[in-house]
Amino acid sequence: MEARGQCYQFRVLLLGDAGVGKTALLQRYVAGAGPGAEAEVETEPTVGVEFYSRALQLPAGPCVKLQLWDTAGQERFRCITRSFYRNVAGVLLVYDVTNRRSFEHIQDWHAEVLATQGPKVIFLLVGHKSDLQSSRCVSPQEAEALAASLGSAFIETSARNSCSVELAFDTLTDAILQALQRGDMELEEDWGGVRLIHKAQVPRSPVKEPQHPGPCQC
Ligand SMILES: Nc1nc2c(ncn2[C@@H]2O[C@H](COP(=O)(O)OP(=O)(O)OP(=O)(O)O)[C@@H](O)[C@H]2O)c(=O)[nH]1
Repeated sequence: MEARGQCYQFRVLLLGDAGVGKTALLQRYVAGAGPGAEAEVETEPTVGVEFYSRALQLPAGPCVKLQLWDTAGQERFRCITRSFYRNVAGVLLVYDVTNRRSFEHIQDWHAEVLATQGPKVIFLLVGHKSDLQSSRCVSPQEAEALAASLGSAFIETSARNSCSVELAFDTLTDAILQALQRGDMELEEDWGGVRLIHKAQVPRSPVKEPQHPGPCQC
């Protein structure tokens, strides 16, 4: 899988309505599980697209650098964010478990990406703000059914208490790797979703331990 001195780079996009918590989720993930990980994440509405990255050394696999693109959910930025759909290997489709409309819009976000990208992209459905149990208005069962219809996995997360944040990104990364191993996804010159880069270009970050899906204890 991994050429000597080289590392995979996967481009991943976060999509979803304004205010669902995409920036908070991403900032929590990029901060990692180290010191300060429990500190409150403060966000502002995203303008256009913002970029983050995190490197992973998977225990049983290659080194992967995730290039993470955070998009604005507001409609007025849509023509900018659309221009980023083409070059991604993975998309987190994020809704807020306390905001039913954001859940109902997931199919629109999914269709928009497919219309631009074709079938190559791997999706993960993310129900965010799982800490707000008392105001929940989307059940995990409904979301599971939607994920099945979209052919994706489903995970609930919270940036507030870090619940399943690492698991969400690990799951998407594994799914992209598996697609590469099966030959469903290929390295292509004119497509930047997956690239081989030199290890020297990868920032140092902690070795990640595998996480096992299971009920969230938050
Ligand atoms: N309770 C709770 N609130 C959250 C969580 N994640 C984000 N928020 C709050 O939700 C609001 C919106 O968060 P953002 O991360 O800016 O949302 P966004 O989806 O990036 O918004 P746009 O950039 O406008 O598309 C902020 O007030 C966050 O503090 C979470 O896990 N739990």
